[in-house]
Amino acid sequence: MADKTDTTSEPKPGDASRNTPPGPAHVSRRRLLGTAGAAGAAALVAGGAAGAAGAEAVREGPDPLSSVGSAAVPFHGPHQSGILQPAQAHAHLAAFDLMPTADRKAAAALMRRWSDATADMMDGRTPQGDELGVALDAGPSSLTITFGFGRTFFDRTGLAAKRPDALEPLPAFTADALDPKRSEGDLWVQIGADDTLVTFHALRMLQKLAAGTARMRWQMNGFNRTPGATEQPMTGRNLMGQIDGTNNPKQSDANFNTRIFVPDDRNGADGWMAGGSYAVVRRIRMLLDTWDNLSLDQQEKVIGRRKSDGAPLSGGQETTRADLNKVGSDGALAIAGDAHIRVASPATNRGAAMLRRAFNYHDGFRDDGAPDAGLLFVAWQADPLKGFTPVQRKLDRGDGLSRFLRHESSGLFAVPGGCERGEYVGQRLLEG
Ligand SMILES: C=CC1=C(C)c2cc3[nH]c(cc4nc(cc5[nH]c(cc1n2)c(C)c5CCC(=O)O)C(CCC(=O)O)=C4C)c(C)c3C=C
Ligand SMILES: [Fe+2]
Repeated sequence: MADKTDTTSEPKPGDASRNTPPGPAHVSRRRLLGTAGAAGAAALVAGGAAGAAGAEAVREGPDPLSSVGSAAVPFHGPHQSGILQPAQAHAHLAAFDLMPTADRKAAAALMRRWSDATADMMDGRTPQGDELGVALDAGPSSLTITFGFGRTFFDRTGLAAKRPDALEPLPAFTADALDPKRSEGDLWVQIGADDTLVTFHALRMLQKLAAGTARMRWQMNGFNRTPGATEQPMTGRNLMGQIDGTNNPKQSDANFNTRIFVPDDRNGADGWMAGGSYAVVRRIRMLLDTWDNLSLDQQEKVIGRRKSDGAPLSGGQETTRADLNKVGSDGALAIAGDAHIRVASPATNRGAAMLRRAFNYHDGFRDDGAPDAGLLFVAWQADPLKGFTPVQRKLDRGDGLSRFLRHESSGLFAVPGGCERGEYVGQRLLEG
């Protein structure tokens, strides 16, 4: 089984950190071929039956799960999973609305059922009553499931007095073309894993467990690069081809926790949010045909970073701090006045910062033939008024990238802290 303590460590480029190899219980045939290399494989083929028998001789049972399948993230802890772990290869984002008959007690029972099943699935166990069989052969595959409460949840459950001020609706932005049917919701669920059947299975389980209490309001599918697809671990790319996620706050930053998580000493109505975080979820369609018409030079100017390796246009490599004051030999700013990284930078937003943990999406093609594709943007912060909102206000006015984007749906959710064994997510709100 994977070393579970590894999985909440700092997201590293390429997500290698979550894939701890399984213990060497035995050498499988698949592994033997994989490590033997081309020459070894050729020898096995040339050896015919003898070679194959040689490989089989070391087999003592079925092939073990690969490192991808066996990697597991702990369910219990101070924060919910799916915030600090590197974004997985596959995701479902979904919102549920409580049925008119569902009260606070029914909502609490649902959170208990969801939490118990999540703890099982994240550990690779079959949840009670699960006869779906969809993910039977797979391990947990770094499954994380994150639960949040939308603004309307508090009215429906008689908990309006405990609704945090931070859940005030986001302001309208000029780039918004929001579809209310795919926005907001009473309950939000983020499911991520490195195997598609594992994410689908988790979604089906949650949907079944919600029967009679909550109905799905909207659902979106996202993806990132498959772990191990690149020669070196690296930061992922989005569908515009840019390396995306480089300048995220780091867990080693002194102010990381206070920027991303609600402090433990919070008193008052939202004391139940200690250890929690606020998720801003935006479906942002990319106008890819228009974008693709730009030259490489123009594309890099819009972002302020090189496309090939993500280095800032002020020089250096991907991890070099961008020098926003640098002027080139032509007298122009190296990073343009409307470059995305200048307008979004904490340095130009009085320190406003958020942890971006996004997934790409592609939902086929629109009537005009353009791809229906873009980013399921998920931003985490202790307070949206100190994170997403001021930054998006600024991007809305002066970001060169916004000409190529349409914000199509939006949600703001209070994501409570994690729970300990025997507890369920949201218990402090629902029973406090
Ligand atoms: C309101 C916040 C942000 C939205 C919305 C947003 C959308 C968005 N961004 C990209 C691509 C890139 N963003 C990059 C950096 C970056 N973006 C934001 C915020 C929002 N982006 C911040 C705070 C930063 C970091 C700025 C800095 O301090 O340097 C980058 C560069 C690489 C990186 O640091 O991640 C890219 C590329 C897209 C495509 C997009 C909407 C679809
Ligand atoms: Fe961005």
